[in-house]
Amino acid sequence: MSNKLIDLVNISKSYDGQLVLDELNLYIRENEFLTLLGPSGCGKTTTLRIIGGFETPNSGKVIFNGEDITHLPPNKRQINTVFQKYALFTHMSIAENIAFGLKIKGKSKQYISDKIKYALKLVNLDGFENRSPASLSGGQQQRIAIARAIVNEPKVLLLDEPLGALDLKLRQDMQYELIRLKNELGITFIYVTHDQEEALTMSDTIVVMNQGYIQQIGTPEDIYNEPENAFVADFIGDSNIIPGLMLEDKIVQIQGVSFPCVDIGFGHNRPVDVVIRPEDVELVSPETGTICGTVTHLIFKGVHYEMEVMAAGREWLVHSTHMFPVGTEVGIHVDPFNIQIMNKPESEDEEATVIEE
Ligand SMILES: Nc1ncnc2c1ncn2[C@@H]1O[C@H](COP(=O)(O)OP(=O)(O)OP(=O)(O)O)[C@@H](O)[C@H]1O
Repeated sequence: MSNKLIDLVNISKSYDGQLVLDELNLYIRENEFLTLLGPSGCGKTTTLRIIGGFETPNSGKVIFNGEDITHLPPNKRQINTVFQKYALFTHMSIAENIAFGLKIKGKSKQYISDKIKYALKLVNLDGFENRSPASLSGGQQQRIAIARAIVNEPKVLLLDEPLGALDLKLRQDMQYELIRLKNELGITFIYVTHDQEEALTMSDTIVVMNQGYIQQIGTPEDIYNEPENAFVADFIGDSNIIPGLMLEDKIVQIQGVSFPCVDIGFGHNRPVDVVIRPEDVELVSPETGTICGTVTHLIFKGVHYEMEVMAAGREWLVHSTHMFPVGTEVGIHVDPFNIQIMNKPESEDEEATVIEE
């Protein structure tokens, strides 16, 4: 496991008396692709700006390679930022755009021209030196913005929704480009997005945030397969989130029906949230299912069918490669390993009641 490169220690930030980050603790390792993921306004950009030096926290420290850089200005940090708006200088050529920062630093002509060549090759735009920004597509402009950042040889690249303005296909292509770039450069990427698919595709580590708090830190697999709370489960992919009651270890009651599960240690007769991914709901014959229901909606999604099944008094979201027409009587089966049990927030406890079978 690589070394810690950046350590955010007890970072709090408020604007106009409004707390935006509350005692946030997070470390980022060398060569990691770490993504801050969360809904609009949750504090992702503020966290990134604090790392980049564009904001100062009200309390807490930013440690870089063991050194306190909390009050160091952005240009003194070995950290560069790529924003969603590429902010290229329109009156300059691509080469001049990339050279801009290096000229200010007083680098030699030869050094600058070598760097421009290297950076353009890295972003797959060899030969674009004399083009103007206006003649480039959105994706190409974004690559130039990245080239401009990497010629400074930063140890860390901060990317704030850099693909937000691109269309879906281009965004997906650029996601792979960014992974390749990160691997070739061998540097740390800290990426901000509210797009969960983007986060799952690219990251080594995902930090899920909500309202200034970290909800969960983990690999994409951890976050998707073992969400720690209903917020994470709901935010990452589609989920059936159902109030349940832990009857005993390995038995949870959902909608009045007992389902075997693998979770233990929740306490008996304890209200819980049960999370089941739509692809983990198996549709079987009514006789063999744990509960029976009727298909009420069907949509073809390309790789799978999305269905809704009314069973035991609620709609179940189901993804399946098999098609069951609306009106089909089906049974629902869920493998015990695919039933995630979560503690309910305290305030919701009183809502749960035992449903007699
Ligand atoms: N300079 C500022 N002055 C006042 N309030 C601010 C400032 N910057 C951010 N905020 C507020 O802080 C909160 C967090 O903002 P932030 O930009 O970090 O969220 P975000 O998660 O990046 O959201 P988005 O995805 O919409 O960019 C928001 O409520 C925002 O309005």
